[in-house]
Amino acid sequence: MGKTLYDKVWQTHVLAGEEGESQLIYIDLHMIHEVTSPQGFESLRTEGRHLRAPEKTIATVDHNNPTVDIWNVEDALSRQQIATLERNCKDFNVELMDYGGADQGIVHMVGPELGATQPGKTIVCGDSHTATHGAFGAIAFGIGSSEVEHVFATQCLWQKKLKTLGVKVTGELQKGVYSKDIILHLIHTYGADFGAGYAMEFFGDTIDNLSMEARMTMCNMGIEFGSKVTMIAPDEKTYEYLKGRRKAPVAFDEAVEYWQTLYTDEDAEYDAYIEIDVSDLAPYVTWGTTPAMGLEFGEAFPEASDHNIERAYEYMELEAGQTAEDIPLEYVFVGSCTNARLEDLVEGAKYLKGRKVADHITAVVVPGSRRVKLEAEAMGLADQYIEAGFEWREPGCSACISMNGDTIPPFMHCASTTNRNFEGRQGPNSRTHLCSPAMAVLAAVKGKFYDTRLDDQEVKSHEAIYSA
Ligand SMILES: CC(C)[C@H](C(=O)O)[C@@H](O)C(=O)O
Ligand code: SF4
Repeated sequence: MGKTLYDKVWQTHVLAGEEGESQLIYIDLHMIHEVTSPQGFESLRTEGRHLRAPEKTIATVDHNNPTVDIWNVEDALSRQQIATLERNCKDFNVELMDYGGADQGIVHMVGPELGATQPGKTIVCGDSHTATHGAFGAIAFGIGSSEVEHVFATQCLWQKKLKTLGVKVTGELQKGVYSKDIILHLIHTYGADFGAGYAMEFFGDTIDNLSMEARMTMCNMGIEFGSKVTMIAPDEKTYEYLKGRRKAPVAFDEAVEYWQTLYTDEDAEYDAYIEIDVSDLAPYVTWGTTPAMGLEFGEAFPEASDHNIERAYEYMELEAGQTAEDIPLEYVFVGSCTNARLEDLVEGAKYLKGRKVADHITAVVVPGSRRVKLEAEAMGLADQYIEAGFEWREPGCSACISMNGDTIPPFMHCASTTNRNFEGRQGPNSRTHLCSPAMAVLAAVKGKFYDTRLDDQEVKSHEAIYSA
C-alpha cells in the first residue's frame, strides 16, 4: 500500500521506538519566541547543558513588542521577556532576528520568509499555530515548554504518530471568497474538534490553485479544527516561493528533486477522509466565541439551542435571527500570522477603492513581519491604507492576543483577520469576528460587514454604466 505525505516525512525522521507507541523523531527546525522559551533555557542553564543544534534554532520577538513605537515597551513583563530572549540567544548561540530589523516578525511568518521552512522537514515551536509551516509539506506542530527544553537539549522529541485525515477541496472560489473562508467553513461544518488526533492533509484542485500565502492561512487554522499537524504537498509554487531565500538549500535543484517525492501516493489510504466543493461557498464571518461559531454571509444566527450558544450571545450581545450585517462594528484589525502577509494586504487594498474608513470605525493594519511592512510601503500599499484612514503599524502579534498594549476596547465589536475569537482574546470583553482581510477592509469602509462578492459586482455595474 502507498504512503501518505505525512507517513513519508515521519518515516525519514524516526530514530527509535515502535510504530503505535511513542517514537523518537529528529527535529530539523526549532523556532522560538520570547513567550515559551525562557523556561527551557533556564533549565539548560541550571543543568549546565548546551543546545544540541543551535544552528537549527531560530528566534524572533513577536508577541510582546508594541506596534506603535517598538522601542518603548511599557509593560514590565513584556520588557523582561524580550530582554531574556536576547540574553538567552546570546548565551546559547542562537540566531535571533534583530529587533526592529528586516527579518523580525511573527514567528510563523519568519520561517517561510527566510526559507528555513521547507518541504519534508520536521518543524516545532512552542506555539500552537506552528502547523502554518505545514503549507510547505513539512510536519510542523506546536509543543509545550518542557518539550521546548527537550528539543533544546537533544534536537529530538518523543511523539506518537498521528492518524491521517485527508481533506479534498474542489471547485473554483467565487470572487471575494478566500482560503480563510474555506477553513472557517470546515470548522463550522464539522466542528472545532473534528481534526483532533489527526495529521490533516489538504489537497484537490482548489488547493493547487491557492498561493503559498493562502495555503498558509488554511494550515495556520488547522489547530482551530483540532489538528495539531496540517500539511499540503509541495509543488512548483512552493519551490518558486523558496528559491533564493537566505536559508533555502544551497543545492536547490537537488532539494527540489527530493521534494518532488513528497506527496500522498494514489493507493495510500487516509484513516479518515472528507471532501468539500467550494464553488458556491460564500464569505464567512463568525458571530460567536469559537471559530466554529461562524456562518456564510447573509445567513441568520442560529437559535440559542444550548448553553454555549446562549453564553456566546450574552458575551457578544447578539441574538438569534440577526445576520452579520447587524453586527455593530467599531473596530477593524488586519493582522496576525493568519492573514497579515503581503497578499492579504494587497487583496484588502482592492476593497479600499479610494474610499474612507467610516467615521465610527477605528481601523488598524499590523503587517505580520517587517519584510511585509517594507514591501507594502515600497509598493505604495501603506499609503493607500493610510489615506483611507487606517493606522499603519509596526509588525508583531499585536491585538491578535493583546499581550503588548494593543487591545480592542471593552465591548467593541471588531472585524478581525486573526484565528481566535475566544472571550477576552483581544482584550477584556472584546468581541472578535473572524473574517478574511477583504471582508475586514470592506467592513471598515462600509461601516459594517458587507458581502465581498457583491461589492465587486456593484463596482462592475458602476463601471459598466460609465463606460457605456
Ligand atoms: C503565546 C503562545 C504560546 C500562543 C500559542 O500557543 O499559540 C499564542 O501564539 C496564541 O496564538 O494563542
Ligand atoms: S499572531 Fe496571534 S496566533 Fe499568531 S503567533 Fe501571534 S498571538 Fe499566536
